Amino acid sequence: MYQKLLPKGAEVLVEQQKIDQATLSVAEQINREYADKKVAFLTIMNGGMIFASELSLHLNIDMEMDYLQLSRYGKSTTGGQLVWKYQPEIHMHNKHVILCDDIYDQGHTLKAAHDWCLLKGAASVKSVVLVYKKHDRGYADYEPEYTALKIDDHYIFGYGMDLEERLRHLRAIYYLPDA
Ligand SMILES: O=P(O)(O)OC[C@H]1O[C@H](OP(=O)(O)OP(=O)(O)O)[C@H](O)[C@@H]1O
Ligand SMILES: Nc1nc2[nH]cnc2c(=O)[nH]1
Repeated sequence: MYQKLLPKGAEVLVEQQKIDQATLSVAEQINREYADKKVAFLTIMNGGMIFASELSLHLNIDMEMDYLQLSRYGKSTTGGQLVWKYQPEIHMHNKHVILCDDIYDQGHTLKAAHDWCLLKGAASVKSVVLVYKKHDRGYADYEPEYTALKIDDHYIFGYGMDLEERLRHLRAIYYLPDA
């Protein structure tokens, strides 16, 4: 379907059906664990937008939705300085925050968001990611509590994730095997 958009050599890493199943499974865990809690569901933009939308449609919990924006990759495939682009004004006192992002790579983005929510008075902060990337490049001192999919160390795009800021809207997760 996306042949004219995809860069040469791009292949599907995770099909849409597998993403949907994994999203449903993680939603069921969250529904069980947050059944009696007041939740602030915060999407980390831009990458988290598609996964957060799909996941939230399966959530049957008492929650407000907002977003924050943090970036450390820009158009690059390697992470750099973390930049806050938007901090929400939502009140977090006595709320249980769920941070939702597309990918946990080295974990610096989620760790910064987690620490900031605690500083703002959240009762608890946990995070959910679509993809957890396995590698030996080193991780921040932080791990997401809920992970839908684990992948090997490829730079991936589609389903919210960019390739040079493009191709976020693809329905599957792609990669470039020769990159
Ligand atoms: O675990 P880390 O190594 O910190 O990387 C993960 C972060 O990288 C991407 O964001 P990016 O900085 O590319 O901004 P974007 O969401 O606007 O694409 C992604 O959406 C995660 O938020
Ligand atoms: N698009 C995209 N952003 C990332 N940020 C950290 N890892 C990745 C990745 O594999 N793809």
